[in-house]
Amino acid sequence: MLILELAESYENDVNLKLLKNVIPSLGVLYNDKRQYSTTESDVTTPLELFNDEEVQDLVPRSLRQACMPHQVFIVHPYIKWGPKKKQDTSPDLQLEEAVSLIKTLHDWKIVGTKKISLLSLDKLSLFNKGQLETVENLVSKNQLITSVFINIKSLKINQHLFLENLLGVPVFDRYSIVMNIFKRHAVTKEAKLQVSLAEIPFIRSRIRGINELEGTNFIKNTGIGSGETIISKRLTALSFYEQQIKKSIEKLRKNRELLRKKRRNMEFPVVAVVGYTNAGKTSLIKCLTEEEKMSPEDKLFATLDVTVHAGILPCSLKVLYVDTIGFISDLPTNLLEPFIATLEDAIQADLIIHVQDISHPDHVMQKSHVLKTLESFNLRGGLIQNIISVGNKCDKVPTNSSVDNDLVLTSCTKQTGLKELEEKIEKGVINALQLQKIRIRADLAGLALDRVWWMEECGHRLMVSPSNLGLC
Ligand SMILES: Nc1nc2c(ncn2[C@@H]2O[C@H](COP(=O)(O)OP(=O)(O)OP(=O)(O)O)[C@@H](O)[C@H]2O)c(=O)[nH]1
Repeated sequence: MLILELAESYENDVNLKLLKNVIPSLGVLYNDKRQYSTTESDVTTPLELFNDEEVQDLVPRSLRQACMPHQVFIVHPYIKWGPKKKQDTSPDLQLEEAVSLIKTLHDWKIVGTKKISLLSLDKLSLFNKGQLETVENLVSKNQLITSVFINIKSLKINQHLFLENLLGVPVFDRYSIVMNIFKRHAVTKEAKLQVSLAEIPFIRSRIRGINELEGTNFIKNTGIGSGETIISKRLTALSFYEQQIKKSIEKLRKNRELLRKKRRNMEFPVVAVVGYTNAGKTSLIKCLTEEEKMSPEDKLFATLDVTVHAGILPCSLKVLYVDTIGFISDLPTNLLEPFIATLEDAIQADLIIHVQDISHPDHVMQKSHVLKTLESFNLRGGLIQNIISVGNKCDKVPTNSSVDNDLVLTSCTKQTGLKELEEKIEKGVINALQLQKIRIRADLAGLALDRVWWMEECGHRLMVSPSNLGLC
């Protein structure tokens, strides 16, 4: 394809009309602000909402408890030494992230926090005797506490039951907290179904685990999971619902594929915007598209659905920006799998922008987590190598701070760095799609149009863009 830029001294509308009349086959790209969105407006049922007693019975109490308002005490266990110690972050920063996760739940309150160093996360009681006593004392003495959040990926079932028995309040891990956030933020049919799908491995492991622990000190006479027949019935029912959900997601995915093909046929380059949660992806797209309707929020996982927004590059070429779900570290893979599938699908784009919050104290860890996850995707060649890295929220860092040279520094609140970024996106798109940009200074009604005809005859695919008199 070829981008032609004509001299900039002609009056836009006249030229546009002319071009539209003369070369209808070129397909005029209007500078409209239409939103091409895959968002579904109707809402359907996640697993919890299946109107069926059998399935209602499968959802464990702990998942329901996580969806209620709580006054929570946060405990952050971390490995102090050895190969399992986290290298690219610190316990303080991780505790800060745990606080942000809870703050995202608007009806939850944080009553207190505590960091506890461990040698491993595998112990049945998780903590040693002294640490357990400390936590137990803290919880029993503070009547405000209605639950405890242990900030690790996921608790094993026996650890979970042990801690709940000991502390006498519901205990949550990152899995249940993030699941709760996902449930609240899932707007579209697909996101809701994905949340349900993400819940299933947890429910399955619960059914199996409770069966194994039945009759032990952890579970006495619950009667909820005993007996091979009951267990296998529950597992079969769960698999049935899992299949139903997968089928529905597959249907929606096919629709999305159709939409994508449609977009491709319209020849709009697609730019996927990815990044750690809360880095400013939605804000940046809003700046690049001036789409008033978009509403960035200061909460984690504000965006669970893939949405597409049209923007115009400096050369007047229209591009579609894809807003994606944010990344976060330390989550069980089975929770993220359904979302990753959508993400992987969404970023089969022509170009990727990686938005980083450079004001965040854990910025280095966030960046490497996103890049590692992207590398694990099955993306087409060149896409990762050509990522545009954006250092957002630069208004929040001192001007003399050292930052990577390859970052385009932006501030969405102060609207800075956007022009430079758009130029970089334009270059990236032109490279990725092997476009050519040619500037012709000529009278539009005469020579220029002859050339356009000639180029089309030579087999070039051309598009016309009205806004700065460019043909592209
Ligand atoms: N100071 C400052 N705040 C910003 C900037 N960009 C975004 N924010 C704020 O950061 C918060 C998160 O912004 P979003 O655009 O929702 O971030 P996101 O990456 O889309 O978030 P998720 O959907 O949760 O992954 C909002 O409160 C924004 O107003 C910036 O350049 N400077």
